[in-house]
Amino acid sequence: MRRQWQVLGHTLRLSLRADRRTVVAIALLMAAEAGLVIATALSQRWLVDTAVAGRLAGVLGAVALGAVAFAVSVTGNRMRENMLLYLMDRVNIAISQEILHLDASIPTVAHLEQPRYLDALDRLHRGTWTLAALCWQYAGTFFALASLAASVTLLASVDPLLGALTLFAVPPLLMTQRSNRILRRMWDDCAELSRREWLLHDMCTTPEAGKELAITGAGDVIDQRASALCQEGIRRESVASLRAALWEILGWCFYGAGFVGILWVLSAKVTNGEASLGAVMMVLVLAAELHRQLNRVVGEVGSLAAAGHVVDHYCWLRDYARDQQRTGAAPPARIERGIKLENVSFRYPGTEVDVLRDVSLELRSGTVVGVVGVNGAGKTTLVKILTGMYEVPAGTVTVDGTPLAELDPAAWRARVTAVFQDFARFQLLAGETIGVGNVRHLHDPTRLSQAIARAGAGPTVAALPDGLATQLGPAFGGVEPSTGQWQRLALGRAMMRPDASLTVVDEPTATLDPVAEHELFTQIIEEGLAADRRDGRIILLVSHRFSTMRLADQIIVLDAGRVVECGSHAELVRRDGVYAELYRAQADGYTVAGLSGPA
Ligand SMILES: Nc1ncnc2c1ncn2[C@@H]1O[C@H](COP(=O)(O)OP(=O)(O)OP(=O)(O)O)[C@@H](O)[C@H]1O
Repeated sequence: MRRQWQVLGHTLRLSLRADRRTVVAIALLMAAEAGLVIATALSQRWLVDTAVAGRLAGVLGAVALGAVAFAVSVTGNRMRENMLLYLMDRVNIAISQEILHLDASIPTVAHLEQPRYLDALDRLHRGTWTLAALCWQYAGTFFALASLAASVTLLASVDPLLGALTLFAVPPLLMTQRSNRILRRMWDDCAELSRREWLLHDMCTTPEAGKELAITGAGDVIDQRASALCQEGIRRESVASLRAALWEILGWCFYGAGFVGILWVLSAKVTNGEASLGAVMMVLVLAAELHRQLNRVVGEVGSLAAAGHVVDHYCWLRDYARDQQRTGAAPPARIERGIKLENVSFRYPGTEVDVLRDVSLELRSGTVVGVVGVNGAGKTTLVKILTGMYEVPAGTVTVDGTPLAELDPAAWRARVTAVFQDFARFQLLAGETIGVGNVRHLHDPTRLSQAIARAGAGPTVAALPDGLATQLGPAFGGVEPSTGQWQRLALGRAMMRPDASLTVVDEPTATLDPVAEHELFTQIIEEGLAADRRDGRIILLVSHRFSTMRLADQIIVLDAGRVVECGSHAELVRRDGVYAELYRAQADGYTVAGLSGPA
């Protein structure tokens, strides 16, 4: 509950920051609306009693009060809703930004593979409006309860038994809360289902998958899977909705009994001549309005409980992000000795198998290190660990003797640059697609042209209709580069940090022929290497092509998550082990294909 108050305070501050005057206006309108029922009931009692007594001034006063109540009811509601929409829109944006910021502040990427995290994020993204409305739900609940309490007091003023009969309004409140709990549990249970369904739908709508699905005709299979998930979601929702509705109906049956009781007591008082005509009028108005007031209270309390659920997810994400925060020592500006892995074992979150086992190796400063191995050997996983995307549960990774876990994660990532085989296709202007590799120099033309030159992306940029100012991505009316051109742009992005301590090039060149790849890697290494060696920089190349590996000072051979060999190309060929075997197999392949081979 304390956390709910904290979040309430936070959303109120956001609302006040967004527009203080609108906040005050909405609060005043809410208060006025809450008094409507009472004003209407009192004006009718006053009108009838003064009319029966023949007091003109009283009649006029009652008519004026009724007119004001009517005017507020006609205009107030619409004005309040419009102002609320405007305000919540702004608060909603602020909360969405906060959530994105929290998400981005988590240093590793392990959370993106945890269903608990993804479900919470999904529920939060859908619930930002609820958070934006939180303080108004509290205000609405307060005013609805105040209005209800005033009605009960007025009824009790006519006869205490009438006030007591309003206790029958309590069961619907409790039972509606129960039904809301049933619905919320169902939404939580269905969160993963709907996430999986959306993923499948997304799969069918991306251009990459679209091509394959069109050829294979597998769209129907995926569609059936998505439909099955959808059906299951609908089934669970129907069952839960039915149970929830039954509880609510039971609650309102109690209310009905109370209402009948009020009419019974009233008719007895009229028969005995104990109630004035005005009092009868007032009780009838209040008794009829009680239903609406109660509905309002039930609705507000229900929304508040639902909001509490979103608040729980919000607090969970906030705490999780905070727990993951690590500050630490600044990484060395220049790596003197190197990066060392000692007995590192690693498995992905939620899996049972180690994909790196007892790995020990050293990336010496000022060297080019190659990593080879068959598919699934663990090359990319090694890269992810070195770039700080995952922490290792067993073994240590040290940078010049300081554990990577003790370095400030953001500062370490700022010293690293990487291009991956599954590079991102940022649909921005071409210059921005490259420039985001180093946001501090996003629009720096010198940096951009150097990065483009290092990545060999000059011809790609030149082929774009507006060069660096070309919008990429047909979804935004822009140009769709070929896969190879996207790769060049991604490489350019990685080259925006020429002074990085660690440069990782993880097979980004699948669409290049071996000669082009060799030229590119030679260019990356030789153009930058003089400075790289002097400044202790490390270049890590992951490739299946041995022509590329020959450029490395040291080659690490991974097999099923273990380092099986390590040495220079010449040493490994002489050793005649796994590397030599893979090398010969590729050389034979080239010979068979009539190419010059990796040597
Ligand atoms: N996010 C992940 N969650 C669970 N398992 C993963 C994940 N990423 C990779 N793996 C598993 O880890 C193992 C090593 O994968 P990795 O991508 O490191 O291999 P690789 O040597 O880079 O392969 P390739 O040459 O095909 O790119 C594989 O068995 C793979 O299935």
